[in-house]
Amino acid sequence: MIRLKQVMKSYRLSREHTVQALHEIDLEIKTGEFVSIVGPSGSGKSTFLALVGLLDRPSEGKMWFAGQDVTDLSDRARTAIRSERCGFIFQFPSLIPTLTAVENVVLPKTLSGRYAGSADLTRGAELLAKVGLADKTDRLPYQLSGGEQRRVAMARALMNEPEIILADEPTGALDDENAKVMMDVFKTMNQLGKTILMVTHDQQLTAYASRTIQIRDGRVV
Ligand SMILES: Nc1ncnc2c1ncn2[C@@H]1O[C@H](COP(=O)(O)OP(=O)(O)OP(=O)(O)O)[C@@H](O)[C@H]1O
Repeated sequence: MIRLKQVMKSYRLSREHTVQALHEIDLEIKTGEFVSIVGPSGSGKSTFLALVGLLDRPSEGKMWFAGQDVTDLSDRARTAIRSERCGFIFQFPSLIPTLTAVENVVLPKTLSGRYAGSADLTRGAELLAKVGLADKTDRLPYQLSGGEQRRVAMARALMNEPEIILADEPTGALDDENAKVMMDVFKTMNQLGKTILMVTHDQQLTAYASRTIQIRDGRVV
């Protein structure tokens, strides 16, 4: 599904200062794998996720997504892959405050230029049921708890039926019950063949994964 060859990522802060966030990453993630990514703060986990999800580009090296060399793709082509094939879940849910839960969930459809019709809204409601929010589809974000907002964001990430789900600290600062709902959905999605990449600080959550990648000082160890 994903292949990285000698990938490096540096951020230029000024003329003299560069941060080398990732060094010489050689890695393959196969379709259907559930990979957890662990490592100390600042080790490069989010940077790695951003590269794999085509949110950012490597400074050096080569990358393939589903067999396609994406190293030098245009921004437009990268955006198309991202919106059609990747689902993102971040620690901060970034819901639109003026849209209901279900309207937030169908947002990826609207953003890809299509009108969100009744079939989309039905699917959105089904996804909300999957994350335990069947009775809250018409609530606005402020009427939902933090954990519920995160579950809405999770349903939204599944709307376009992504092949790969990229999650950055998806359960960070959540209570056990909300965390379990999210992890069980990940497990089900993985059983349906989706590839999952999850950055976590929580060692317990790595038990859900079929493989754990450790990153330290920008290197896979
Ligand atoms: N946009 C950026 N500009 C400059 N430096 C950055 C940028 N993003 C990340 N960095 C730096 O790159 C390094 C890796 O950061 P990254 O966010 O990938 O770490 P992380 O392992 O996800 O950390 P955390 O667990 O704290 O979220 C850090 O030194 C960070 O300061």
